[in-house]
Amino acid sequence: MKILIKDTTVLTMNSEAPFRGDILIEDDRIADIRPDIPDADADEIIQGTDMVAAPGFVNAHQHTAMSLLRAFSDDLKLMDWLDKKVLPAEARMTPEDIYWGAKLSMAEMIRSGTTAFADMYIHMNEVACAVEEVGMRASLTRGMVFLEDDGGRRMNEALDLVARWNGQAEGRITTMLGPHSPYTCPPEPFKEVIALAEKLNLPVHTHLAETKEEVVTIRERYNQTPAEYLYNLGLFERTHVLLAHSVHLTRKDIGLLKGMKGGVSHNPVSNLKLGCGIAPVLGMMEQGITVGLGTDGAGSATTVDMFEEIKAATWLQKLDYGDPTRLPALQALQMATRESAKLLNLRDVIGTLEVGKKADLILIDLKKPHLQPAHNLESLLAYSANGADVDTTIVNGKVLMRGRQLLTIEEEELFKQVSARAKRITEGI
Ligand SMILES: N[C@@H](CCSC[C@H]1O[C@@H](n2cnc3c(=O)[nH]cnc32)[C@H](O)[C@@H]1O)C(=O)O
Ligand SMILES: [Zn+2]
Repeated sequence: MKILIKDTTVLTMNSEAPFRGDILIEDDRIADIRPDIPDADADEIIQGTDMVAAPGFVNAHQHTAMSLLRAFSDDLKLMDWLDKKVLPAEARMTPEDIYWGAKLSMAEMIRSGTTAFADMYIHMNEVACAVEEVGMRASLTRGMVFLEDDGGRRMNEALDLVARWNGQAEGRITTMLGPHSPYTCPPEPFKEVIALAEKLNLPVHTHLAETKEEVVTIRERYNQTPAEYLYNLGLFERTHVLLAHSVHLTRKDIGLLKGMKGGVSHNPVSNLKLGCGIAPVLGMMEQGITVGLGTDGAGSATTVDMFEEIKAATWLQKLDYGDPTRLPALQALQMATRESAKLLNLRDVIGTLEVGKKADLILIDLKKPHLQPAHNLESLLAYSANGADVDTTIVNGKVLMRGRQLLTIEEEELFKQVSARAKRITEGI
């Protein structure tokens, strides 16, 4: 199957300026990018005039099925939010609920230009089924809290997910191991997970230093910072690591992360809304640490539109430094694509538009008042565009949305399922 995108503006997300050209997709890969590729080479032609072709966004930190809890418990402190609202609701979620919640989130992601995501949650087998069916790319993790005594069950579920799904769905699904955080995973089980990750050559996905309270708790328990806690467990030298948040890091903490494989998912909307603080994004980047972008779950962030994260990320650094030259538009866009792809351990697979990479890309419609005139494309996309400007979404060479019509998700049935299930899950909480 060959798809030809004709006469479009190509934004590769590498350093070159946007240019006019055609993009030829052959099966699951980008086969050619240049002006005037002959129509005869294609089975299907997509006219790209007045559109920008860019790599799809990579959401580096999601709890996908938390879409079921969207707008259910806002304007609360993180620990109240988690303990009083989220955890009791999650305890009621059945595997089938998770399947529909994951689908709801995927509908939103495809509509707003995200082609891949990293998800840490529960009942991940059902998320995998939904990913396989819908056609997105995902790195899936069974999140594990080890405060109660059935840690063994959680580990078994995590390993079962890996055995069943790693490399499945035409290679669109990969897996990680997910000890939830320093404050929910004591040293012994955490070390066990690290040893397994090393043995099975799997990355680790965890939360780090999201709140000041976490810093206090880890100081009280272990007389360390959260970053020191993970460092002293040997995490950073043993395997590829995806750290969500990393808001409260000292200079010394940043030094401990330096040289790590993987990096940090910055989730600015969730951090802003929960009042957590501003992550030292530029400080980490100066030390060569990869920093990508994620949304966190819709339960906290409310939306999983990556355009919102791009705006929030750049504005926060400008504000933090009192300097509008910090984190310019292209760099923020690269965080959402190329850098996040590195966090998912997919550096050579997705994240930029390059011949040979997988065909995960989007077309953004510029014929909108808020995207005219086109003085500077990167500025328009970073500072003005939103998810509804995405016209077409392609993953692994397959069109998942065309002209804003979803092709692999039936939305009427989806909304019916989700509203009934969300009501049951949250009743009385
Ligand atoms: N409690 C589960 C597994 C945790 S999955 C990941 C967890 O992270 C939770 N979560 C979502 N957003 C955040 C956040 O911002 N900080 C901390 N945890 C979060 C989410 O609600 C979910 O419970 C168990 O061991 O069975
Ligand atoms: Zn999270």
